[in-house]
Amino acid sequence: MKYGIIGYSGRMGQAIEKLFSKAGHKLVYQKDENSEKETEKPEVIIDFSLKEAFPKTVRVIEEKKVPLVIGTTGLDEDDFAKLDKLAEEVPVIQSFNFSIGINILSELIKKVNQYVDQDWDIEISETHHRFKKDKPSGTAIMLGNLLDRDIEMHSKRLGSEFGEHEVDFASTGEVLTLKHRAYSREAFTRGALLSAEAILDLKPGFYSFPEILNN
Ligand SMILES: NC(=O)C1=CN([C@@H]2O[C@H](COP(=O)(O)OP(=O)(O)OC[C@H]3O[C@@H](n4cnc5c(N)ncnc54)[C@H](OP(=O)(O)O)[C@@H]3O)[C@@H](O)[C@H]2O)C=CC1
Ligand SMILES: O=C(O)C1=N[C@H](C(=O)O)C[C@H](O)C1
Repeated sequence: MKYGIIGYSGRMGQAIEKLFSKAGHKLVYQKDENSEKETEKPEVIIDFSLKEAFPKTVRVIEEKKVPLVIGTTGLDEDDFAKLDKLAEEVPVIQSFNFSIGINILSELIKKVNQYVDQDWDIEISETHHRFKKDKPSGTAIMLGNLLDRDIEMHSKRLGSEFGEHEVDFASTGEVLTLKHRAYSREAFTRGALLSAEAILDLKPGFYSFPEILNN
């Protein structure tokens, strides 16, 4: 496939290029904060950039009318409304976490939540590398949204941690902990690759990563 990356020079952009080229795909479009290069029209664009870049991403997709896989975090309700609008024209796959493990964790959280009553405390902790700008992580927000109450979140930014998320369910006398840790960015780029390959067969619409995984 011919693909483009928004956030090309970033940590995720570089990891995506590495995996996609290993899979035989051709990079034809790349965009960073102050640069843009196109050699051919892409069939799909992958966006792992920053919230500040989002208005530009919307413009690029509107102009090119190509499918979008987006993993950028920090997006708010207005941004999601814009993604919904784009999805009327092209397929859009969005997730704050493209790893398989976090999507399994999501199912486990929903299950555990069925067994605990309001007497149980639930808190989410996440740790990421020192360069990560948003806090709490998109994943922590996504996991918190699976629960039926406001959740206390704790964030650490240190070293080169790729991404660790922990959910504690505690009552007086016991604690149940669910935890996921990414060993490398490949945890996320594999899901992005799966999504980019799948999106070519999709009709316009907004799709979550679990919808892609379960098909
Ligand atoms: N959903 C998921 O599974 C995952 C999501 N993420 C998310 O991916 C995003 C990128 O992470 P990471 O690669 O570590 O971040 P980096 O800071 O390493 O890279 C950010 C990239 O975005 C570009 N950028 C910044 N501002 C703009 C702008 N205004 N217009 C266009 N491009 C811009 C930067 O360009 P320049 O170099 O020119 O500044 C750079 O290429 C984050 O939102 C992160 O949370 C990360 C991992 C997994
Ligand atoms: O910035 C990162 O690195 C990551 N960001 C995502 C998030 O905010 O949840 C996903 C992953 O944890 C890595």
